[in-house]
Amino acid sequence: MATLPSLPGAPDGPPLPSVDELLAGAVAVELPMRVRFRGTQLRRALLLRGPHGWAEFSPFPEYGPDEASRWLAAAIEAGWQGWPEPVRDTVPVNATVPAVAAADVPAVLARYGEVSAVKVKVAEPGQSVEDDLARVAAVRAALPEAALRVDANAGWDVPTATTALARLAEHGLEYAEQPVPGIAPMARLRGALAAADIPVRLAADEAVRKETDPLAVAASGAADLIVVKVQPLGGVRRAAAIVLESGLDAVVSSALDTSVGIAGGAALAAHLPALPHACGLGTAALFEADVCDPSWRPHHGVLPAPGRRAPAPEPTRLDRVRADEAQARWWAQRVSAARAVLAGG
Ligand SMILES: O=C(O)CCC(=O)C1=CC=C[C@@H](O)[C@@H]1C(=O)O
Ligand SMILES: [Mg+2]
Repeated sequence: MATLPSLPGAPDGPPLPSVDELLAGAVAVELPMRVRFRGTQLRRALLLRGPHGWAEFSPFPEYGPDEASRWLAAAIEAGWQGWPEPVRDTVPVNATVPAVAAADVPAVLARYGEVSAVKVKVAEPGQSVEDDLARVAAVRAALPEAALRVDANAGWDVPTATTALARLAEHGLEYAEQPVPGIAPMARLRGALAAADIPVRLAADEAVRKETDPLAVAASGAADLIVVKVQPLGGVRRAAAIVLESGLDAVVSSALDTSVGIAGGAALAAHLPALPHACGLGTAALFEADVCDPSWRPHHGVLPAPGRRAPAPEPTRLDRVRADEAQARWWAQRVSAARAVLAGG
């Protein structure tokens, strides 16, 4: 594996705060969502307060300590070190359309206002390619000029992806994100699309953030672009190094974070030397309530770059979404287990 910045706790990495330091000032929150996304209607997160500012630790509930340790590394960077310097003041973002019925598309788009790009979820369990086509057609009808991407979250196999993308391509696709699981099937699909003259580029998401080696997908030529997310990749510096090392164009996206974590995505997008695509960082618009005031959501299709630290939560908003004691204890155990992984080097 190429040399990436070391994680906190590694011999040559930044210092690793103690569990007590990490949890002093931590607040567990749960944000209600306007529409079901990633199978949930409630996003749970732990906000940490380090000497440098606020930080977010929000690995999804099913993630174990190994995977969560990279999310904790990202929080330690935000709260105990600070983000690297930005090279731009704003970052363009896409609207994200969950796997809603085609009739609901205009209402979802209305929450984003003006945008130049839209990402549409497809291949939702229990839905068909016809549902996907209807949803994408509704987006295209509403925004004839927008760059349109689809994200299948690895929900297809290679033959299904080939036929689905051939049909979806008629609406004009900028790229398809993680149509099939894993690196080898992505490579096979890329070959099948080229052989059949189907003009759809492939972006790797899960094949970057869930593989032991986040650069394997680039090295194997399985994708045209990579999707990078700050928490799953261990922080802004590490995600930026992955982008540079991969040699591919990158799309910075959210992990469905609160405004505190989204600001980390904006810090990465603002720090990268090149930003050729709109970022998937508009997801604060999917929450009914958020922790910051204003929430870190797009206006006129762009997000502000946050500078070197996250925005502080607003106390009244924080109180409204504060989770109960049992959840705070569950988060404390997860922090401790993830920290133990980092301490192991
Ligand atoms: O990229 C976007 O437009 C929004 C972010 C997004 O789609 C995701 C955020 C968090 C978890 C993932 O299931 C999902 C994704 O797969 O990219
Ligand atoms: Mg994705």
